[in-house]
Amino acid sequence: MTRRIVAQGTFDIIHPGHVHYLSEAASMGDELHVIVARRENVTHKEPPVLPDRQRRDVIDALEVVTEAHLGHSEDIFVPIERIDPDVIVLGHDQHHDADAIRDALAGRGIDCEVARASGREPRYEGELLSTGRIVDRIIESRASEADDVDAV
Ligand SMILES: Cc1cc2nc3c(=O)[nH]c(=O)nc-3n(C[C@H](O)[C@H](O)[C@H](O)COP(=O)(O)O)c2cc1C
Ligand SMILES: Nc1ncnc2c1ncn2[C@@H]1O[C@H](COP(=O)(O)OP(=O)(O)OP(=O)(O)O)[C@@H](O)[C@H]1O
Repeated sequence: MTRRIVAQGTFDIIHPGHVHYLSEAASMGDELHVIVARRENVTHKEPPVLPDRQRRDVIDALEVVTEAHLGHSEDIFVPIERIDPDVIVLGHDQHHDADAIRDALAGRGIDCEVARASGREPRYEGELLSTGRIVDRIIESRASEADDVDAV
């Protein structure tokens, strides 16, 4: 029997934390399906810069990923019902409550485990494992370059 795993997230600017999460999720089964959040549903932080389709296409191209799916715009359990996974792997810092997801799955008659992935810490000075921090770094470095030009 094929064991299907589901991972999910925004995946705006890819970094080694994403690679760690997706590799760990893939190692838990035979197929890894990734649900890429739609921009309109990313409400708890700055929305992604890149279009939905581009974020999905990049995740879909990764070797550990069987298929990347754009999420549903209103009901996060619609793709789950279609994929019919054995395990949903939450990211180490994802705000979703595992027990609330288990209850919602049970309420819909979906038989699926919910697990939590481990986090990946930086391995050398300056390694950035957060899309938000990469964006901040770009803004800071562009601003200091602009200051340098103004000072000439
Ligand atoms: C089980 C599960 C299913 C999800 N399905 C969808 C979905 O169908 N559509 C969507 O836009 N986002 C979906 N999401 C992603 C959440 O919207 C997402 O966690 C959040 O908006 C993106 O933030 P994050 O990258 O910090 O997790 C799902 C998340 C979970 C845990
Ligand atoms: N350092 C990390 N170690 C392990 N998993 C990570 C790491 N960073 C992100 N992930 C996981 O990757 C998935 C997608 O993450 P997301 O697209 O929200 O990126 P992010 O870098 O965490 O964003 P931000 O820092 O801007 O909130 C989530 O499940 C998240 O838990």
